[in-house]
Amino acid sequence: MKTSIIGYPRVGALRELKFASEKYFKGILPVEELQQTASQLRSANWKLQQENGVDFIPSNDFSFYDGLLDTSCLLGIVPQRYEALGLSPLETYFAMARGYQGDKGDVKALAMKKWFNTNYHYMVPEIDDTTDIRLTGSKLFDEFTEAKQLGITTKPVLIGAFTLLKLARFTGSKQAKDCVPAIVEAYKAVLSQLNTLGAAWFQLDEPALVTDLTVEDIDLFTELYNGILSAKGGVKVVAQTYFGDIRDCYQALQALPFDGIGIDFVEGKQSLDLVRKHGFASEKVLFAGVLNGKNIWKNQYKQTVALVREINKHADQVVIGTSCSLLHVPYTLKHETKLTAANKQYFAFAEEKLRELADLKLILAQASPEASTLYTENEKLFSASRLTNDNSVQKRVAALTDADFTRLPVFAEREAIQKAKFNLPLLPTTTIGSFPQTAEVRANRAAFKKGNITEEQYKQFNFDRIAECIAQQEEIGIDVIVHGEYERNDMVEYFGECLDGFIFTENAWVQSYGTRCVKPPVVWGDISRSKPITVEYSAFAKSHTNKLVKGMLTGPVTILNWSFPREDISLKESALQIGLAIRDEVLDLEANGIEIIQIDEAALREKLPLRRSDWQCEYLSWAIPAFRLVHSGVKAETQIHTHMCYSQFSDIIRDIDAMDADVITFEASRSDLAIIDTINECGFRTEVGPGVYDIHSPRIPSVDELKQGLNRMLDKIEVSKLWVNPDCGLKTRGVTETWASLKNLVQAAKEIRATL
Ligand SMILES: CN1c2c(nc(N)[nH]c2=O)NC[C@@H]1CNc1ccc(C(=O)N[C@@H](CCC(=O)N[C@@H](CCC(=O)N[C@@H](CCC(=O)O)C(=O)O)C(=O)O)C(=O)O)cc1
Ligand SMILES: N[C@@H](CCS)C(=O)O
Ligand SMILES: [Zn+2]
Repeated sequence: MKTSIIGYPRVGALRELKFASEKYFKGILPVEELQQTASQLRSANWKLQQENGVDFIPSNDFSFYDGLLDTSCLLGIVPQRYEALGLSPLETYFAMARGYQGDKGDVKALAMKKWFNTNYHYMVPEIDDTTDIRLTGSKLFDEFTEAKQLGITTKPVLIGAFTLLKLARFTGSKQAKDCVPAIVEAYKAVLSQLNTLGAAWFQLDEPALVTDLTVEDIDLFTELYNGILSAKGGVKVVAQTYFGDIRDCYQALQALPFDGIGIDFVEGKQSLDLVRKHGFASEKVLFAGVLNGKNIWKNQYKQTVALVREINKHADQVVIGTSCSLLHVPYTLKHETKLTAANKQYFAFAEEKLRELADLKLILAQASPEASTLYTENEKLFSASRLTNDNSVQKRVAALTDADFTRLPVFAEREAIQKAKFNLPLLPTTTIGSFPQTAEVRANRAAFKKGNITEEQYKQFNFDRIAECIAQQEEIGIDVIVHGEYERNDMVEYFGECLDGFIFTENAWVQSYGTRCVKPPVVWGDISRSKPITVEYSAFAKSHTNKLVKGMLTGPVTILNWSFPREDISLKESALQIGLAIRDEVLDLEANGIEIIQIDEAALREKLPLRRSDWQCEYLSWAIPAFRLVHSGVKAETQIHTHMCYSQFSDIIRDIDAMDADVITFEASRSDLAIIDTINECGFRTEVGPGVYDIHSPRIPSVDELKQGLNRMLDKIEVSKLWVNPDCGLKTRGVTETWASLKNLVQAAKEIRATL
């Protein structure tokens, strides 16, 4: 049995690419050295896979920023405004990724969106009527050749034509179907060149196939591939799907002349049934995703062997592999010096997953797999208890009743009480919580972690920053003040570190977008809070101002979605446990005089199932109550805010209202305020703060521009319900632009107030 990898992480085990890229952006690393770092990382990845006996090793899974952006650049999908800068190809690429401000012009970055149900973000391809789609780049071929020169024949990988068109933004009159002829020709040209280079296999990633498809979608897919596959020549083509099953197009895929189909048997609930029911074409290879590509837990060989046996009954040629690219897991356990051996023995990051695939290959080659030592050792691990239980937590969850999920009095009554108590002006101004995490703020934390400064010194530094931040918020006239979140490395990792039941790593970084990475904590056992987490920072902030201070927490769904979850209990159970822990924190903040508390649910939509039919039963039915549990115990006069970003909200707007927060702030400026229409149409009762400017850019919005945005909002939203705030937290922004932008925001709110 052969093994295949769909894609491998690329930031480097110690984030070498991130550091090199950021130095290059600052102009302190020559491009040649950046390229050299990239080349070393690629070569290390290929060699590691080779050493682990991987038969289908991917190339072109490397990216300086994002794989979909690479695909756009390969196929000439580069909007004119970037071409017009007259930069080098790599500089143009980074201008599309990050925006450009310099001698050659001033352009914003392409839009960025969440990659399916992951915490990875892609750059949205932008196609207008002048876009000349054709093969213009060479990265795919260069990296194939680079690996070949190392003696490794790889399987080049590219995002497929269907997924590319489904995720693209069409800014002119052309739609996806109008682009079919050009796209087909471009992919045919890719195949022709791969033939010339002697590639044996070519992987086209088509994750969009696991979403709900219409008849038109399937027609589009079929039309695209009838065209593209006519140029296969000697190259075998695999349509690689992941993140779910392909129930809507299983037979369409079988009917097309693909040489292989990649199917996810981990997240694909119906994958096995589809294969059982319809069989699998004997001339095609089934690339079976049987090893979880998203989790960090060791594979249970017993289950996987049984699964592969079952798949083998229905397909003649099976290759086993990961369920998706390993991009979504950290590199290796090798650099984890603080995890105990007892913890580590349960984990498999990317490198360890390669070992697991090699084990499975060996085990499956045995006449009686169950007798092999690799198999029995693995069984021994899984039959022992991990000792993760905390009975008091479990009892607390079991004792929850409907009343614990219901805040009283009802929204309208609370709203009146809070308006009378707070006496805020119309269009109150606030921010989302974090202020710039400057090099000094991070260096202070790094010094504390390394033991170079005491806890007292560490905290004092943060208290000083809070005091400064409050003074500046007061000076520019922000109505509801925050402390700035200086004590947090990340809005989720921080809470993971402060709660019992989580464990955390030193180097288990996962790329979130571009050079930005996150280090998700691991849910190890039952979760509880042994002591207050944020109270001293919020109380300190309150003691420094007469203005209202907003306490700042992360909600249970986001903590869970941005952690590596347990798999021995349900997500619902973990969410309720976290919900109870955060509820205790909410009540402590309230008891310490914090009258407004924001509970961020930035990632609420992230794990919404990709298929609409699963939304309620599998997710929203527990995710929304988990949030309600957190705040149902507060007094009527305590105002609960929540915040969401990076998401589409329209299709779950009623569920968002049902979270029963008093105020919600969310990302809106990049989606051209589309959400406002939805709010207007659906009778949304929660007060709202749609972001009036994009915090992902260093650009300073002018007062006029902000007023225009606010006036557009006022056309659709009652003035008594509208808050004024940026899109999201300011942690990635520079100090100067932050205060300049906020000053303009306050000025815009004041000028509009004066006209009301
Ligand atoms: C809102 N977003 C978030 C997502 N997921 C999360 N888990 N958290 C989020 O906030 N998903 C959607 C978006 C994605 N957005 C971002 C935005 C910004 C980052 C980011 O800045 N990441 C940082 C790492 C953050 C962090 O943990 N920093 C540590 C420092 C770690 C470090 O690099 N230390 C250095 C030494 C530092 C020094 O000496 O100054 C070292 O170890 O070498 C901290 O603050 O303590 C990044 O750099 O990528 C991510 C997602
Ligand atoms: N309170 C967080 C939310 C980010 S989504 C912040 O301001 O960074
Ligand atoms: Zn946000």
